[in-house]
Amino acid sequence: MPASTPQEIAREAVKRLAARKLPPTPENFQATYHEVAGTKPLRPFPLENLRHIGAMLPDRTPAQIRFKAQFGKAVTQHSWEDLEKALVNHLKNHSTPETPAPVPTAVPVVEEHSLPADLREQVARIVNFSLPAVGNDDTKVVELAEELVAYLKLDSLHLPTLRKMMADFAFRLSFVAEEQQHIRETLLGLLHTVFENIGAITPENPWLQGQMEALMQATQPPLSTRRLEDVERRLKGLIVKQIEAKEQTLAAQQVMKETLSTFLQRLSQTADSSEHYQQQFEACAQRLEHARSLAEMAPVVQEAIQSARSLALDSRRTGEELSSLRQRAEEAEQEAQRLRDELDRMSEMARHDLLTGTLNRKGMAEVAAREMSRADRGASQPCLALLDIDDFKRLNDRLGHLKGDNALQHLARVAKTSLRPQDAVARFGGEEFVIILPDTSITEAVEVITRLQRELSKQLFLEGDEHILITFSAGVVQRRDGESIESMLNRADQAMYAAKRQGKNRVVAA
Ligand SMILES: Nc1nc2c(ncn2[C@@H]2O[C@H](COP(=O)(O)OP(=O)(O)OP(=O)(O)O)[C@@H](O)[C@H]2O)c(=O)[nH]1
Repeated sequence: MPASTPQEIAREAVKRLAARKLPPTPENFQATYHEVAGTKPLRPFPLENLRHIGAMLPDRTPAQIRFKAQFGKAVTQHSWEDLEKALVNHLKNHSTPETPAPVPTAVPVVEEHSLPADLREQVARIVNFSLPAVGNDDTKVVELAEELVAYLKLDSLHLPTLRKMMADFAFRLSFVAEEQQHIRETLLGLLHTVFENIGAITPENPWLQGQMEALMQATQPPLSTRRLEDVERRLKGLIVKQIEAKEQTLAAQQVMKETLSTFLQRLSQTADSSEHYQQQFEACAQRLEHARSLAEMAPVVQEAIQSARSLALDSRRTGEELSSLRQRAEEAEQEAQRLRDELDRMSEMARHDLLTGTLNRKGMAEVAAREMSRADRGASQPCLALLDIDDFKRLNDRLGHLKGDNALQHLARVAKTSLRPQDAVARFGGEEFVIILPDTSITEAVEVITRLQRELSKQLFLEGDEHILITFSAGVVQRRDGESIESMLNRADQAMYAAKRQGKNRVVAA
């Protein structure tokens, strides 16, 4: 009985291979299988050749990019059918010589049903929404957009015309978008140059340098509106503090100046008056020398005693004035010290995030460098955890950004109180935090971060009367020998994303 099921065919094929003493390679088995089944062997899919062709395809225009992607997908899926579809469509749409776009009002009938009204409206909205991002510099793209939107509003459409108009618009838009990206990067570069130069022209002012470095860090891409707002807030704070510090320093300087000048005045007065008394005593002494009787001496002695009394009085007054001056000088010195301490504290702020008070990226990089070099000198490798609050956008949308900020502060507070003093908490950006755990094994680090999750579920975020549970997903890694901070962050980021994919509110070690 001839083999009919795939199992029977396979069994028979194996028997024949054995009888013919052929090795059971995939090729021999495939050929014998088709022989038994009476079917034609399939030609192998020329994957490598097609991939090579795919790589050579041009990708300068949006249509070419689209076609290249469709081609690549069909090849990866070994689908002749999709390959054929992609080729035919592309040639149909792009091999005809360019025809001028017909005037929208003069269009003939058309496959109206193939583009439903709601889809048309969506396309028109996308086109309209894309315009503000493009700016007004390119009038051509605005013109194309207006024509396209007007055409989409017509009662009946000619699909090839629409396709052509959309391709023209997309083509132009791709250039404008590229230009906008370039402008953004150049502006950012300029901003960095300004920060760098302010820092460079005041090398003797480490506080200002620290502030500038923090601003440079905060303007690293990827940028978001919130990060830019943070930069703006930091700059404003910086300016206010500088003005305050400058005014206070000037006032303290003024007091010191006045005190010094009074002191010098008094000193010269003391010298003048002591010269005056010296002359008086000198005169008394001479008169005493020439006195021949007690009666002659008595008034001279009386005068000398009087002068001595006045001298003592003067000295006491001068002494009192000098001591009051010294007190004022001490007060001015204390004020100057207070200002120096304030500047030191502000310098500390350059390492801290203004909103949460945790370290910022710069502070985190410093702690990481310190722990890494400690590990390189023989201590155990530190662990690093990257935390990302779950569904924070939803929380922001529901309660507003200000309350969102409070939630970030709450998480930072709970983290700081529930971790060891040597663990460093840093806001890495947006709703992401980094925790550096020195002298901790990866198992312990996972336990610590899991404990923080439990702590957050105990200490709920209180908003009005509502208790809100904040959860986060975290990736935890331990440093490998010689590994850089960037690589650790990268691994932690991937682990954190794995935690998100697995359903959030969990810790994944990598
Ligand atoms: N209030 C506040 N919101 C911020 C701050 N920084 C970033 N955000 C917001 O955080 C949200 C992050 O949203 P997504 O990246 O979509 O992440 P998510 O909603 O937490 O979702 P998952 O990460 O997938 O759980 C965005 O809405 C940002 O605007 C900030 O400093 N304050």
